[in-house]
Formats: sequence, structure tokens, C-alpha cells
Amino acid sequence: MPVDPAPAAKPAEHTPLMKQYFAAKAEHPDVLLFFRMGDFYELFYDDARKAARLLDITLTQRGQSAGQPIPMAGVPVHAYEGYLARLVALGESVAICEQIGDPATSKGLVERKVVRIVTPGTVTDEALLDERRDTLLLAIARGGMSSKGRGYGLAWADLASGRLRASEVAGEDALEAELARLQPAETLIADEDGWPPCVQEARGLRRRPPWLFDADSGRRQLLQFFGVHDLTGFGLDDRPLAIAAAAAVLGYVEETQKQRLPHLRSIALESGEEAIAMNAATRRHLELDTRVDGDTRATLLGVLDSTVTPMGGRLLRRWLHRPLRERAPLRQRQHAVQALLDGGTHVPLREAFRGLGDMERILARVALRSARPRDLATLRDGLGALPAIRALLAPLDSPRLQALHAELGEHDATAAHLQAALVAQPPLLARDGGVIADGFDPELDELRRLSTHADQFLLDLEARERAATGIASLKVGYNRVHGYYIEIGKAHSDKAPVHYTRRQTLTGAERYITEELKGFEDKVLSARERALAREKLLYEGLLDTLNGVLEPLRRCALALSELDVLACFAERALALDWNRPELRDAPGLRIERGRHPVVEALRDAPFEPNDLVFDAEAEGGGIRMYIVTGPNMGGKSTYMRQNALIVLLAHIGSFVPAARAEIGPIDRILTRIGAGDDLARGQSTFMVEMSETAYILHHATEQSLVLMDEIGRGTSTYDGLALADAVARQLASVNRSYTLFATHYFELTALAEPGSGIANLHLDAVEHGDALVFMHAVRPGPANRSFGLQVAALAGLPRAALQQARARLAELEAQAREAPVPAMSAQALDAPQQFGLFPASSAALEALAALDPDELSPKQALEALYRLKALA
Ligand SMILES: Nc1ncnc2c1ncn2[C@@H]1O[C@H](COP(=O)(O)OP(=O)(O)OP(=O)(O)O)[C@@H](O)[C@H]1O
Repeated sequence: MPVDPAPAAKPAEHTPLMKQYFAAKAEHPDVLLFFRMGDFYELFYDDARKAARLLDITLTQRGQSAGQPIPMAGVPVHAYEGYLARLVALGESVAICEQIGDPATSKGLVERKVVRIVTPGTVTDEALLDERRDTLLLAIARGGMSSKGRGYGLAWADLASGRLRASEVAGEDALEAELARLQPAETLIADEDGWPPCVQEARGLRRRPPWLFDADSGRRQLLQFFGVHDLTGFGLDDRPLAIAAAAAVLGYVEETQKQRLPHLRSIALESGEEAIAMNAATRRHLELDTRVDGDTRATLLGVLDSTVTPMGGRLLRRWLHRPLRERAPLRQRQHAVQALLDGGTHVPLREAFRGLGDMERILARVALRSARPRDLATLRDGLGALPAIRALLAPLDSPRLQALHAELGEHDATAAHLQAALVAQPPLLARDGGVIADGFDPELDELRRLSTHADQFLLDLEARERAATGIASLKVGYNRVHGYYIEIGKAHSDKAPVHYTRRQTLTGAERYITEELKGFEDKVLSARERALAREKLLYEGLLDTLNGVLEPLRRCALALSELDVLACFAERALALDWNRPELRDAPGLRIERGRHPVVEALRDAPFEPNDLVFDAEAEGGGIRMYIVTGPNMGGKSTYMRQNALIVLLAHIGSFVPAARAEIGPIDRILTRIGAGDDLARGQSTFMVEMSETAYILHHATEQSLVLMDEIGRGTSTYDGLALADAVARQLASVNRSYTLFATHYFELTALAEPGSGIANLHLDAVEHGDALVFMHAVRPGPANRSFGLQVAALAGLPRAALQQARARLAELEAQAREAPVPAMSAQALDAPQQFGLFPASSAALEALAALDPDELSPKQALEALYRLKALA
């Protein structure tokens, strides 16, 4: 790291400009400072080096200060947003230090001030935001230990849409699950030790003084911020950790935005009880919105999201990450989707959504007073589309759609106001005017008329003066220094009337001004400026008007987002042949002809649908676990995941890729699917596998859906088999969850005995000569072959290696026939610690292996037998 000599120098030794810079920088030591100098934002010293590296811009030097050259890098003001976007995407924060005074009029150094701080979690500029993803600022407050682990309070703000939420969780696992769900852009924590790895790895991590996370002062801060007497209404009253986190978030937002935040009007507590719990591993394994390789298209969200508006897309993502347990709202959504489908209304509705734009974020910018002319034009067009949307919804028989219809509200007056106020296609920036339409404001019209009609006036004046003076060469002109003038050639200058006042003498001509021309000049020159000022005032007035109806407008935007998602569900259901699942209150799961939405979408060939039945009401509790066997590539993982995705889709209110689905109450979806993607954390594949498995055994309940894919693969065969066996037994007899357990250990198929609640399913393949054809159909019973070698051949393993493998396989199979592994008995299920799958002692095995019967005398043989008996 290069050392900056200059900042270490005594302040007095620096130039006045650099003194000003250091004063600003001292207040924002850990963010990049964009220091406005004319048409550039400049960065100095370490900031310059860092920006040069991150943005690939030139590092230069700017003269000297305190006897040292000043490293400098800069970005042009007109293009700064792109650079800012890149820095923010890299997790950097930037303080924008503007010239406050007018350089033209200020004496000496122009005044400068940091006007806002752009951070990854607080950006609201359209150009810096991902359209289809919430940008969240999260704060985590830490509490004491309880029986469930340490308590954490979380609060997150979505400034770009004005949403503030909080939650409280117990234990590191739950905290990690929340982080995986929220995916914050920036995370605030107290500057203390001992944060778990999931926090330390959080994006845009920022450590703040611990006293900012204090619950008592936090409570006072929240009361003041929301102007309320207690926090009961927000559900936060007895939630000190959530309060502490919320105060930390708000404090940071106020500090960075340096302005009022009228759109953060309330905070709501999200309770974990309301949602189907999915831990970080499950979200990853099910590839809800991102695959391990970073791809976002071949994911559930990629297939599901056909929303028209960005705000609809963001709501859908939030729903997907927080499937609801409560059935009533889900049934309402399903009913709404059905109502849309029945009349085909989703088609014209989606057409009408095209004109909506991102109303939610536009309204946030209106509240922050940073909305640009085009934002308001989009809002105008969106509100203009409302009557058509309302008319489409009005006849539909669905309680949710009618509630949303009511939430949309009437905004005809606002729409008409915007319509009258704005030109059809306003420019990007309000700065240069041309935003407010003609006819909206008489004063502005007059000012505009003055500046635009100037040309005609001058021509008229010229003609009149020529006629009056009889000088045909008389000209009316303008120059920047002297302003308007009447010019007469030297030859005629003696004919200039007395009311002409000389302004300037040139070699061949004289220039004059008259009272009339002077009056005109004053009017015209100031007219443009005044028109601009007037427009600015009118624009601010527009923002005021909109802020007066912000709440109803925001409710309207939220209702439109939900309508967009429901219409998307309808469109997807029709396009992809998905059906309405039945959400039942009785336990059990029954899926008929289910499909994997993503695999199906990616395949050219048809997808083979498969059933799943967990009939919890059957005698003896029915089947609780399926052991799924079959060849590699047979479709085991696909089958397991498709069932989880169908269950998940049902719990966001969507239709599902199945002919029929009956779905009882579900509290969690838990998965253990090998991905090996945690190597970066320094954990071995096996360690990850076991800690995920431990999590599942600790958390799975009778209402949980559990997917276990090839447990025990990461260790030696016997260890792996023993672990897989024990885990399967635990899940079936202790957790009693709905479990799909895919395995290559055929020994486990023996667990399926009558009364055990365990059954076998398998997938199959058939050989056609050298070719292997996967059937992908799930059948009852265990698989009888693994086809591992055939699959290896398909994968292109060298012929010689394959031959060797075949020979070795034959040997192993022969050995196994001679000494078969004892099967597991059903009784063993009740006493998991005693099952007799393996010889109790490997010492006995080793001793046995060391014996050579041909070399033993009968006496030695008998002694050996006694020794072995003692070892067993
Ligand atoms: N029901 C199905 N219909 C059509 N194609 C399928 C079906 N299930 C799986 N496939 C295809 O087979 C491929 C392999 O499936 P999958 O990964 O589920 O196999 P697997 O049995 O889990 O394999 P492995 O044991 O090697 O992990 C999938 O990528 C998909 O293209």
C-alpha cells in the first residue's frame, strides 16, 4: 500500500483548495470522496489510486501541495453515473462533494459541501439500481445467548421503494437463512468481534460504533422518527433486538441521505412463523433465483417470472423467497389467478401493464425529491392506464382482485394534472427546461414567448428603423459583451437619430442602442433565465402535489405489482400447462404427474411426469420416506427437486407443473444436495454435508419436506453407508418428516419393510446394445442395477479404464455373493443404535482377514476362533 506523504504534512502547508479537500475527507474517511471541480469529480491520494484501479481510469498528478505531488484521478460530471454504478456494484460507497457557491461570483475558493453519500444499500438513482431486484440495506443487532442460540435482530430498508422491515431470529443458522433470503446489498454491524462467518462474508459489510445498536436509545429514535408514542402498532414493542437494528438502519440512512425520508412511514415485523422456513443451503440447492454457476435464467424464477413491470418482478422474487404457511391468502391468490384465466383477462391486463413502468421506485424518488422529468412522464402514462385496468378488473369475481381494485384507487385528478403540466416527451434533466407544457402556466408562457419571439421582434425593429432613418444598410445585431445594438456604417453615421446612444465604435461602423432596444434586451435576456427559474418552481410544485397524494399512489403501485404477479401466474399456468394445487388442511402430499419446471423448460425432448404420494392419513401413518434408487443420470435429483419446487410454488399462490396436487401443511423445506460449493469457506465437502445433515436432523418436523441426495458419499464406503443408514432411520422414526432419500447404497433399500413408514422408489434405464436409455419414470420398489459403468462410458471414460473397472466389478460382485451384507430388520428401526449392518468390530475383521485357513492346524483354528470371538 503506498503511503501518502501529503496528508501527513501539516495542514498549514497545503494549498487552500487541498485544505478544503482534507476537511471534507476527514468527515468521510472510509468512503471515496468525489470532489467537484468544474466539469469533473476529482479523487485524490489513496482515493485516486483506488478509483484508478477499480474504474480503470488514469491516475495523474495535480501540481503539488505541501511540497509533494498530489495523485489525482477524475471522472467527468456528465458521465459520472456510470462510474458511480460500477463503484457501488463493487460494494464501494462514494461521498459526493459539490460546489455550493457559484464559481462565477464567489471570491477566492468556491464553497464545497458533501451533499449525499451513495452507498450500495441506499442508492435510489434509477441508473444505479438493478430493476428486478430489491436493493436492501440491512442492520444486524446482536443479543445474548438463549437455549436456541444467540439472538439477532434484523432490520432492512429498501429506500428505492420505501419499505422498512424487521425480524428477530435465534441462532446462527436462522441468521444465515435470513441473509440468504434477503441478499442485502449492504450490511451494518456493530464494530465488535465474534460475528459468525455468514455475517463476515456479507456483501458491503460496514462496521459501525456499537452504541448505534442500542435498544433503549433506538426505541426513542424510532418513536421520534415515526412520530408515534409506542411501537406496539408496528409489532415491535417487545422486540429490543429488532428495534436496535431498525434504529441503526434509520440512523445510517439519515446520515447518508442528508434529507427527510417521507416515504419511510412505518416499519413492520416479519415473523418467521408465517413463512415456510428454508435455510441458506435449501435456497441454494433448489436454485430459486441463482445457480451455483451464477446463471439466473435456468432457475425457478427464470422460468416463472413473466411479469411485465419491474416492480412486479421484485414482488415475485420476494414471494418466492418467502412462501407463506397461512392458507387463506394463498387460496385467495389461486382464486384470483383462476378468475383471470377463466375470462382470459390476464392478456389485456398484461398489455395495459406495459405502460406502467416502475411506479413504485418513481414514487420513492418523488418522496426524495429526486424524481426526474421522465419519471413524472412515466407516472403520468401509468396513471393514464389505470381506468382501463380498473375496468378490466371490475367484473371479475375474486375477493383478492376486488380488494386490489379498491387499492388502486382513483387518480384521475393527479393524472390530469400531470397531463396538463408535462410536455409529451420531457428531456432527461429538468436543468435545461422544456419540461413544463405550454398552456399550463401563463407566466411561463409569457416568458417563453418573449425569448422565442425575439427574432421576429428584431426583424421588425430593423425594418422600422431602416424606414425611419432611410439607411438601407442599417442592421440590428447582438454580441455577447455589448448586447443588442443597431449598427450603421461610418458613411451614414451622421444620419443617426438623436435618440440613438453610441455603444461601440468599430473601424467601419458605429453601434447604437435605443431605449426600446435596451428595454427589449433586459426582457429577453432575463426571460430565459426567468423561464428556467419558473419551470423549476413549477416542477417543485408538481412534486409537492404528488407528495400530497403519495400514500394512495404508493398503495396503487403496490396493488399494480401484485396484479402483475397474479397475471404472470395466469400467463405461466396457461403457457406451461400448470394446474391449480389444492391446499389441504389435513396432512399429506399427493402430486400426480409432476414435472420439474426448469428441466422441462430446458429440454427439447418431452419431460416424463412422475407422481409422489405421502399419504399421512393412511393406516399406521402411511409412508413417510421414500428411498430413491436408480442409475446415475436416471433422474433422481430432478424428481426430488421437482417435488420441492411444486410444494414451494403452491405456497406462493402459483399454479404448479403437475396434473393434480394436494398439499397438506408444510412448515419447512430442507435439502441436502451435494454441491461442493462451500469450499471457499474452508470446509471440506464432507464437513459441509454433515453440518447440513445435522441441521436437518435438528430442525425437520412432521410437517417438513426433506430432500436427501446421496448422503455419505464424501467419505469411505462403510462410514458413508453407516451414516446414511442412521440418518434415514432418524428421519423416518424420530423426525417423521416427508422425506425423499436418494442413494447409491442399495443396502438402504432394505429399510423399506411393512410398517416402517419407508418405501422404495426407483428410476430405470435400459440397454440397447451399447446405448443406455434412461426411462426417467419413477417406479415402486428398489432399483436392481446401477449402470454406473455404462454411464461412465457415456461420459467418455477411456476404454482401458472401463475394462479394468468391469473386471474389478465382477470380482467384487463375486466376493459379495460369498459374504453377503446382512439386511436390516424392521425391528432395528426402533433401536437405531443397535442395528446390525456391520460386524461390530473392525479389529475382528482385520484379524479375520489376516488368517489363512490353509495354514492353520485344527488347534490353531480353534484358538483363532476364540480370539475373534473376544474381539467381536
Ligand atoms: N422426468 C424426466 N423426464 C425427462 N428427462 C429427465 C427427467 N428427469 C431427469 N431428466 C434428464 O436426466 C438428466 C439427469 O437427471 P438427474 O440429474 O436428476 O439424475 P440423477 O439420477 O440425480 O443422477 P446422478 O445420480 O448422477 O446425480 C437431467 O438433467 C434431465 O435432462
